[in-house]
Amino acid sequence: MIDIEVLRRVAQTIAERKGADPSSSYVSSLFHKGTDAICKKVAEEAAETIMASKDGDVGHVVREVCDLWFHSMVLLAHHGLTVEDVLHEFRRREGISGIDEKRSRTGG
Ligand SMILES: N=c1c2ncn([C@@H]3O[C@H](COP(=O)(O)OP(=O)(O)OP(=O)(O)O)[C@@H](O)[C@H]3O)c2ncn1[C@@H]1O[C@H](COP(=O)(O)O)[C@@H](O)[C@H]1O
Repeated sequence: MIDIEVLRRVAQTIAERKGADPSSSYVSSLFHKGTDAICKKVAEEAAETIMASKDGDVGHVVREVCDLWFHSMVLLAHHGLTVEDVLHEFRRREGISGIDEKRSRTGG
């Protein structure tokens, strides 16, 4: 099994790209373009993930979800957030049924 450390390493590389030359780094070029460009890539990759799912090609699904996670990590870094913040949120939610959580919000 591949360990989740790869996410931390990629997140570290993304963070280091903040001050890098946009002509030599794709991540730096996204930071340079700003919020709209980063959000556009996240939306594109989400749409491509949906299309891959409809294709039924599982390898394609994996590649598109990887693109989606990667661009979401760029978005997190753009907001000064990290993979750790998302992992903490997963930990907080762990074991809480989505049905119970919704009921606690809506009272239904
Ligand atoms: N994981 C990735 C990663 N996944 C996807 N991509 C790039 O994301 C881009 C967008 O993907 P698309 O499928 O939309 O391709 P496209 O149509 O050519 O994209 P656009 O022209 O619309 O931007 C492509 O250029 C991919 O190469 C990535 N670029 C970088 N990384 C990681 O980020 C690190 C830093 O990258 P640099 O900043 O480029 O050094 C790398 O070492 C990797 O670990």
